[in-house]
Amino acid sequence: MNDLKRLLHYLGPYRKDMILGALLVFAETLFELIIPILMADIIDVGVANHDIPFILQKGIQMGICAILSLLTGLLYARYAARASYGFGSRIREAQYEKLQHYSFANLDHFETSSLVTRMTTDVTVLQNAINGGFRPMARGPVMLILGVGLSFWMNAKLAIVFLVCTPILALTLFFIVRKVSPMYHRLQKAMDRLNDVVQEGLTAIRAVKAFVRGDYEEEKFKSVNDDLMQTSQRTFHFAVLNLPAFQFTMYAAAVLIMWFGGNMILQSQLQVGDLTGFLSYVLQVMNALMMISSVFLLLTRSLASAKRIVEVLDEEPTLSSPKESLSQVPDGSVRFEHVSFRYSKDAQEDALSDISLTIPSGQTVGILGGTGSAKTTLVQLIPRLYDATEGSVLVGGNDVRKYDVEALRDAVGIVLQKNVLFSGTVRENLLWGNESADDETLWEACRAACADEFLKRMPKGLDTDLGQGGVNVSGGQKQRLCIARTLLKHPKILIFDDSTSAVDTATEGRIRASLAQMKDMTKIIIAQRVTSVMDTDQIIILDDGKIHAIGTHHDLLDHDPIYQEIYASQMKGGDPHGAEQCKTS
Ligand SMILES: Nc1ncnc2c1ncn2[C@@H]1O[C@H](COP(=O)(O)OP(=O)(O)OP(=O)(O)O)[C@@H](O)[C@H]1O
Repeated sequence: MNDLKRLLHYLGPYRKDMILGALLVFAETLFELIIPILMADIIDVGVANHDIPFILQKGIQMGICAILSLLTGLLYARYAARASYGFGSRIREAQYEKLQHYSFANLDHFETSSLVTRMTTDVTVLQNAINGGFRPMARGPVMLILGVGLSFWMNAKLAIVFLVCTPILALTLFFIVRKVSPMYHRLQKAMDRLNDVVQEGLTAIRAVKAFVRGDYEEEKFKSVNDDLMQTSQRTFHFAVLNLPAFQFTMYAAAVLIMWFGGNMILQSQLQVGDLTGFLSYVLQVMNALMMISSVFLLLTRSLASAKRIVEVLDEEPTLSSPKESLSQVPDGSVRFEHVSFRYSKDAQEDALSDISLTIPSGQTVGILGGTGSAKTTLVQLIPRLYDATEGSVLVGGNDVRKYDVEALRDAVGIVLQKNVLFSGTVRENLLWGNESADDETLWEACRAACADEFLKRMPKGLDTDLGQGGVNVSGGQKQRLCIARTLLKHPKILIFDDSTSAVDTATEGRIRASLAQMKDMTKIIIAQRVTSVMDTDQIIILDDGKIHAIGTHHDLLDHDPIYQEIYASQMKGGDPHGAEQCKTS
């Protein structure tokens, strides 16, 4: 409940709409409640005395009440729509803004698909609860109190008969809410799983086709889809019990009232019109109760969604800038002092243990190591994509935790292993690196990254539209565009995480030659090929999260048997990428 209360503050700007909406619903309810009184008058006075003008007069009054009730209802719908959709939009904005401040460690806590569901389906559930629930919530209690009051005013004995029936309803509602509440949690989780499978299946659809795994993926989809269907069916099977329970009670109450009321008419204690009017109130009160119970069900579902939304909003950022942060990185030097790192508290072992190394500003360093030896993990600590669990990482002589995070990341350009381009033109993608770059600067960066030749062959050049995620460019072209984008940042430290794996060796050589011109930049190059790093100032060999050796190509070739083995195997043409050979133990 607290989660929902917290989210209601996003309704703040729509307070006026909600108040106006509530007043309109109140007015609508009053107009509806006047109708049975007029109806009773028509039967008891107009029909009994054959008084046509009286019947007409009351009929017109009934018509006016009905029209006013319709108009207030329509006007209410406008305010409710504005408040509920505005509320949903503000929550989505808050979630999206929060996500922008998530560190990699925060992102590791949630599946991407779960975040998507939390930002879409869960918000829609809350939005619908406001849109669909506000009217019955405002109308139900008014109708209930006035309806019961007026029915007592009409005939107290009959009102007691009617009230005796209501505990059945309360019990049914209690049973349904208790049963359904945990089911809604399961339902949202089943929705997460479905989104997960759909997202993964669509992202990897080319691989699925290439491996002819369509049947397997279909089976996987069918299983989560069936699970969602069954969970939904079970949940709504209970939720809809609400309606028959109400109908049963309503008819039972109507029969009892007709029986008692009929007897009272026979004993001249009641008039036919009063009985008809009374029955209208019974229907209205029942309706009010039905509305209140539907609000309870909406609320139960909303609580599950509110909890999931608040989890996203309350996720404690694992990285933040200190209050008095450094806004300038003085130089591109990097030092690791006894650094250990573990991805999560639950992880079995450290990904990096006791790493100490020094990279002077302007040096070029190569990192070699087998798959999973923690090369990527190591470099991710430099721009604080993660924070070291133990020890310190220093950039420009200062602990990275002392910098303003944005200033630090501005000084570090990292070309990720998994390249990401966005839909849009080449120019739009490149400008990510430097928003104010002119065409000449863009082409210069493309030249350094060897991306100029293929771009010039494209009829639209920099204005070439990249399909979703750059599907219409090759892997190597994509890598070169990502390099150009990072070079445009003019970072003090440039990190290549296996960023030239998809380009041919001649092109890679040309990229290395242009990087060599950028003397003031510290360059850290993770590679699988010895040739990619042999002319660097020092090579770090990682093994299983530890430093196995550090030295120049010649030092290592002279003294390190593992490096000698990697070199020999790659130079002989064994495995040109040498990934497995780099595994040193
Ligand atoms: N987000 C993560 N959460 C938990 N463990 C992770 C995460 N990313 C990597 N790891 C684990 O940390 C270890 C080091 O991974 P890392 O990606 O740094 O290796 P790598 O040397 O860069 O591998 P490769 O050459 O295959 O890219 C691996 O055991 C990996 O499973």
